[in-house]
Amino acid sequence: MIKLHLRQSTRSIYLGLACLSLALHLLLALFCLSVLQTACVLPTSSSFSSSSSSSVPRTDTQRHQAISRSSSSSAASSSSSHELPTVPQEEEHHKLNAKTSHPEGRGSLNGDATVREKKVTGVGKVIPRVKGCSKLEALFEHPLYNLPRPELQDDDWLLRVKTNEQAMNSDSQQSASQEEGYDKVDWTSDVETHPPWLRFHLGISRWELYNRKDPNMAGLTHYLATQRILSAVQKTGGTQLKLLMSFPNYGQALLKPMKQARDAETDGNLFYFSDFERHNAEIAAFHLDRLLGFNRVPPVVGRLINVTSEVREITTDHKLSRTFFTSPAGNVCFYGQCEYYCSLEHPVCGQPHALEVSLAAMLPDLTLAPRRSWRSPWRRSYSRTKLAQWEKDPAYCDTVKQTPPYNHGTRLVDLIDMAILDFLMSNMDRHHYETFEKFGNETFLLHLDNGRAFGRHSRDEPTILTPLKQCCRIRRSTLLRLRLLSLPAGRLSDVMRESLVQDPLAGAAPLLSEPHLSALDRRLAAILQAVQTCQHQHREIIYNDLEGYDGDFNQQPD
Ligand SMILES: Nc1ncnc2c1ncn2[C@@H]1O[C@H](COP(=O)(O)OP(=O)(O)OP(=O)(O)O)[C@@H](O)[C@H]1O
Ligand SMILES: [Mn+2]
Repeated sequence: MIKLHLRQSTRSIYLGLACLSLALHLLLALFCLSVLQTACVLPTSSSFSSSSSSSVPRTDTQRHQAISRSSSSSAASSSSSHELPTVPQEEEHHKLNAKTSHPEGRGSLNGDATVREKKVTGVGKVIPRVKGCSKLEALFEHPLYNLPRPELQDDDWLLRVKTNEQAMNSDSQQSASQEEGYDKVDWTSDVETHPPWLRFHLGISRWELYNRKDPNMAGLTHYLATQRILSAVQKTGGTQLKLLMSFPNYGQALLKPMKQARDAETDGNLFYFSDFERHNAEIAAFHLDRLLGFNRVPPVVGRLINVTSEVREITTDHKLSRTFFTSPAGNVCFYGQCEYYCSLEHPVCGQPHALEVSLAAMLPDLTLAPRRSWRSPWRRSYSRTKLAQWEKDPAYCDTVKQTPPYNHGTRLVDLIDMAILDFLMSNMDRHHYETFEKFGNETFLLHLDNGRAFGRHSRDEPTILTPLKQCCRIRRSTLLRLRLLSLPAGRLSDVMRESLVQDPLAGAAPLLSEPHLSALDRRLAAILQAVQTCQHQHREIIYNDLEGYDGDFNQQPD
């Protein structure tokens, strides 16, 4: 009897313990879920509202000839601006190629980042995503990445489409010449008939090369990654081998081949001007520049090409085709003609035909949109022995600040933005930069040619930050974005890793190795430290480009 009673009470103790353990597990699970969900929420502003309208060029077009520089106010048909709808990002992804509008979506602060499970990549692939949050999406939803753009006037667009009348006139002058192999041009005034490269050109404005939220961006990267290659010739200018690739609908891309394994570090005994160009550096630079909110690097994608069928067999460039050979290992190689590394000793080789390359969207032709090249005031000496003036004179910036165009407008802080980008990716090769002539001095700087970036991860190159250190000036929006990227929820290495996964070549191997990614965080901390040092020494270091914006960040201390 006593035994039975004992057994019963033991059973109820066990039952109680089981219930307790179940309840504890449930609690734990709930706690984990809430932590996971909040892990990628960035500090945001609830008061921020980014409702805005932007004007877009309407397009009445007949291929390239129909595009003109947008300087006149004559084209009535293209001057209409319209309120743009707020397109939820989910929808945006599915509406690729739907319209060349620039939806300035109202930034949902942390919203649906946790529910999306699939993501359309640059090549249109749908990759499964672990249910949870995306730091990248949360970052891009932050108000600092959704600042209302100033309304753009006619003259703020680089190109515009000719009016029907103008197009008719030039059409009657030109013969209907259809070059061999190219598609027949059947673009109409309907933007949906425009190829992605044309939409990209028509979207270039005074303040940025592209709008991150333009649905055409995904279409453009997909286009570069998949279009049939019609021709490949060497591109002149610059010192290293690069090819100009053409597509059947008149789009073009600048190709840089893979020269180094991803994890190879530049030999410390090489000067910066002797370093190889890296295809993955061009790709990574595009992603980094976009993450900094600059949008000043032409879109770049990685692609695996067949050197035999997509270069050797189709090229009309005899100088190039003469340099093809089969290596002792049985791979198809070539070296082209250029100043540096175009020799049998430095071949570019397929495996045996497959070669990784970067393809950058070409900017509009110089005849349509001339550019001006500017020598950087902080240009290196490009000599083994000489120092540049800025290396000898700590007060060098005082002179620069008084010299046009750096004495007016945003040019100096633009240059400092560029130095920040270059320091992060350790690019010492920024001897010149370019701007679109049409916009005069009131415009953004193009960040072209990033091939020598990401050469070394184990060292930082402090001299790249000299413009910031000597001038002690920084754009407010840049500083605030850098701070955001230094927080765990928006950590630069994490968002960069996530961004680079979208590239088609990421399937082969990560485009930047982990040591390169962590170098980004280390260098970001060094930039913020440099700003702090400036703040101890100077009074006016912030260039407030956020004046008049209504956002929580306006209450943040500088
Ligand atoms: N996406 C682009 N669209 C149009 N032109 C471009 C583009 N990228 C670069 N260029 C032009 O081609 C020129 C050479 O390109 P790039 O600077 O990348 O070559 P490089 O061999 O690395 O040059 P360098 O030896 O001077 O470093 C640039 O100065 C620029 O004017
Ligand atoms: Mn270069």
